[in-house]
Amino acid sequence: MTSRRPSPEASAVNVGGVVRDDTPTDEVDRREAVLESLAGTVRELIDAAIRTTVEDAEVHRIRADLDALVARLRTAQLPGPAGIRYNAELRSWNWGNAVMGAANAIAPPLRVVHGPSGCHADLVLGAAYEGPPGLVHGGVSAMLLDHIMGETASAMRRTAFTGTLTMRYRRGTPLGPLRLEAGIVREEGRKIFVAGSITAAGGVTVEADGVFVQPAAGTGDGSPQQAST
Ligand SMILES: CCCCCCCC(=O)SCCNC(=O)CCNC(=O)[C@H](O)C(C)(C)COP(=O)(O)OP(=O)(O)OC[C@H]1O[C@@H](n2cnc3c(N)ncnc32)[C@H](O)[C@@H]1OP(=O)(O)O
Repeated sequence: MTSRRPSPEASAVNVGGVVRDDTPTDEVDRREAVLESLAGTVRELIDAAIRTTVEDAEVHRIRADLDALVARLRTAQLPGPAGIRYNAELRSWNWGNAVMGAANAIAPPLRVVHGPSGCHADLVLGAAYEGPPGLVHGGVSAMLLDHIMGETASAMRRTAFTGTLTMRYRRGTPLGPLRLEAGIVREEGRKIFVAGSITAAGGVTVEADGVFVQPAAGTGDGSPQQAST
């Protein structure tokens, strides 16, 4: 997952919804690997549940087993969503994020790569992301582009919220391997204009334009609010 770097000036326990948590980095890394492993298996479970053709009685037995596992996980839970946390070493983590949370099995396994002219990510979407038959759901495409374009706008150093996101679905996006790309087009004051696209084997399937806005209260480099939203 993307590791964000809050400001060295950050000292408050909870700034802009980002929580200071002084778990040592090696412990965060260890726990993240454990939860990521669990999420991978749950992701497999989702795909298997969608595509299973086992008989009804077997489905009922599997469900009972799963109910027992859920009860075990519920014996120790956070009181609400995972949020964004960072420690004194400026390691940050947002394990519940909808697009790239390490502990979130619903999140596609997205790894954003930052380059000199923008960001890209390669990923494979399976049956859990289907909209039209064999094609990616349009809302999933928008979610993915929103995220990578937001990361591009933030450039890992500033807060930038999605203000307006315009999608052009040029053709169906097939399930399977995809590439996301995004780059900054221009900036005007607190507004950052970003272009993004999804490319499949046959070429570009979706293009997007976005206006990302640095909120008045969160403008400036290094704020602890810069973690992924
Ligand atoms: C690493 C991070 C990856 C994150 C990827 C995911 C990104 C997300 O999904 S963020 C979640 C979805 N977005 C939101 O929840 C945002 C909700 N909206 C807001 O918080 C505010 O409306 C916000 C921050 C967009 C703008 O608020 P504010 O700072 O008060 O703006 P305001 O002072 O009115 O306007 C500033 C400028 O932006 C423009 N602007 C304001 N809102 C919008 C908008 N929605 N669309 C386009 N432009 C806008 C204004 O016209 C103004 O332009 P100009 O300076 O030329 O007059």
